[in-house]
Amino acid sequence: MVPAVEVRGVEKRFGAVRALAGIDLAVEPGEFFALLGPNGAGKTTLISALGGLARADAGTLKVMGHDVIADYREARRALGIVPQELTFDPFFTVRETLELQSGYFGLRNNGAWIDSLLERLALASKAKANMRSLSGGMKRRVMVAQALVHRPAVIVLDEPTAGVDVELRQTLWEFIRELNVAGHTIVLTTHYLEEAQLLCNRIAMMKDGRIVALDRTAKLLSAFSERVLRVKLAGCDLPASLASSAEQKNGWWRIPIQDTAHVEDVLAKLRAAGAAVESLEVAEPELEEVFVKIMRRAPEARP
Ligand SMILES: Nc1ncnc2c1ncn2[C@@H]1O[C@H](COP(=O)(O)OP(=O)(O)OP(=O)(O)O)[C@@H](O)[C@H]1O
Repeated sequence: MVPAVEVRGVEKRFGAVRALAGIDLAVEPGEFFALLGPNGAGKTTLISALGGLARADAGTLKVMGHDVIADYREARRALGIVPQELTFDPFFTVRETLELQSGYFGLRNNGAWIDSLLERLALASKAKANMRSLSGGMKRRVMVAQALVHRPAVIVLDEPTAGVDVELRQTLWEFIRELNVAGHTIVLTTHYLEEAQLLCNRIAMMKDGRIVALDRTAKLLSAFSERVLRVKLAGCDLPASLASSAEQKNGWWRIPIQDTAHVEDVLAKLRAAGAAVESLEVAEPELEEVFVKIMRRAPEARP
């Protein structure tokens, strides 16, 4: 099967900074893929290279088998990018913006799909509003609609939910999920790690222009994060029988647990020691913990 996105040996320098220091990556058709990393890791540079907006110094990038330089038009047609920065022409209305974008792809009778995008992104009432009159969150919705006018096979979202309210965030993910189920490949960058954990089946983590982790979400979680029992005690110490595996954080004890029987065992030990439990909860593995661990252990590589 031809990968939806294929990146081989890609390097990019900005003066002394190696923004991309040799990236190899293949995203399969139909995946919901996350590209994560701290500020400056190189995510946006990689997306720009994929969209043909920045030229890589070395390596090749393909979208649905089309080289982004040699087959620029086909590659661009297969790709929809929601950029991180809000760029728009202030003199057009929302609908005109989407019609203009359709025109770039030679799509004339695209009205029904534009209507559907406006509806799904809660923009229908703003169709005739001027772009400059929209709030930041609304402008971002238009960016999403703009990236989808030509129904691209691969949809890349560069921090699409930055500055977006909770309701739209949910509306947006519902829509993107549907597109994914319908067969579109999704590549997402976000600093909201719980979104990536919930949505993405595979995750790449970048640091200093390199990929430092790449695996299925479930595998990363089980390898780097554990289920813990969080316990708050009412003015007493943790019994010595539990203290060896536990650690204290913000007034809570964190006790790693393997299964439900283990929870019962911990509770029995607390009861036997006469410890008064104020609050109790089981915390599932979290991507944030995985991310912090991977970033800490990954070597500094720049410049
Ligand atoms: N046009 C440019 N000129 C000079 N340096 C640049 C340019 N674009 C990016 N860089 C540098 O390349 C590195 C990677 O930046 P990039 O924007 O790709 O990171 P990112 O992972 O997208 O970060 P963020 O999470 O903040 O969006 C950074 O050190 C950045 O300062």
